[in-house]
Amino acid sequence: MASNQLLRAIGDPNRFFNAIRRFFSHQPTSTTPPSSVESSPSDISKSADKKSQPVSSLNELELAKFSAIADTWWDREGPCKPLHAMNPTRLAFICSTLCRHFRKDPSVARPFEGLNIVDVGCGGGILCEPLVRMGATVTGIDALEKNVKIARLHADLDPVTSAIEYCCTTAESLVKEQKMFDAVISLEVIEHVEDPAEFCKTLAALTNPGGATVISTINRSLRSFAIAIVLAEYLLRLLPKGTHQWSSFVTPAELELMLRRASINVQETAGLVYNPFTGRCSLSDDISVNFIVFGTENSQ
Ligand SMILES: C[S@@+](CC[C@H](N)C(=O)[O-])C[C@H]1O[C@@H](n2cnc3c(N)ncnc32)[C@H](O)[C@@H]1O
Ligand SMILES: [Mg+2]
Repeated sequence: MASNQLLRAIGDPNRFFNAIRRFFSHQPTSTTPPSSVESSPSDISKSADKKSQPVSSLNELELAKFSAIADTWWDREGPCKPLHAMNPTRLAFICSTLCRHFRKDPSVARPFEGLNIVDVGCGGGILCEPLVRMGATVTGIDALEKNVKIARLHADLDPVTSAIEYCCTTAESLVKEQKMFDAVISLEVIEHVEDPAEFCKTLAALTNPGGATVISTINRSLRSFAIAIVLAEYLLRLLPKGTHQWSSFVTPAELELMLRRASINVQETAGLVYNPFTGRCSLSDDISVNFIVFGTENSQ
């Protein structure tokens, strides 16, 4: 009987992976958020207003996970450790691609001078701060008010970063306000939104004609299940259990197609290889786990 169930589960990767996840977490179902990432409804009620959005990117279950860890954004040894470790590497990719596209000199101190950039799902501002230091005019938005408050407090510690504009809102709300940017960046967010294809269209609508879009996320592969979920969440406990749903990951080909349908042509894709044992991250051709894409708006 048990072997029949196992065979049926192996025939369906999602069921197979959920069975393994339940084994590690001792959870009855995979859709219930584990207690380590649960949050009170009052935290979630402070997220950007869902009802006013025609096509909302908000997934309240996903937002609850971020609400639970909101105080830890700037703790480099906490749940955001991998994001801090990946930051210099993803910035190197952003710097080289944006400088090439906008004909900026990457060797100067403020290469992004004159560029208007939005960081969608900015969290505590880990990316916004270096972007503003590199000369960009930066808007950071996040669906959770807690995150925006923490980002604001941290940015105000320094006169340069205090120029960042933070707002608790969604990308779709910015579209309704007819806001547009030279570059639209959204790192490690798409795997947490309600509808990734709609989200790509929204990011494209925020991108100026001829502008650029940068997205990073996690591939839906066997390796990402082993590394980003089993190793990172259950064995090394770098992230709270249940942070990621393997079935919500998108492959590089799927992301490229969703962006193409939104008039964004992917020009460059790179792997972000994070070694959880050394804490080091590097750019690589290996896109089997974390990857980052740079695309350009081509509606003209
Ligand atoms: C993994 S964190 C990434 C934070 C930041 N982009 C970084 O990489 O340092 C995902 C963030 O996206 C936010 N988020 C999730 N869904 C969102 C949505 N639909 N609109 C805006 N922000 C969202 C969460 O609140 C959280 O701060
Ligand atoms: Mg994620």
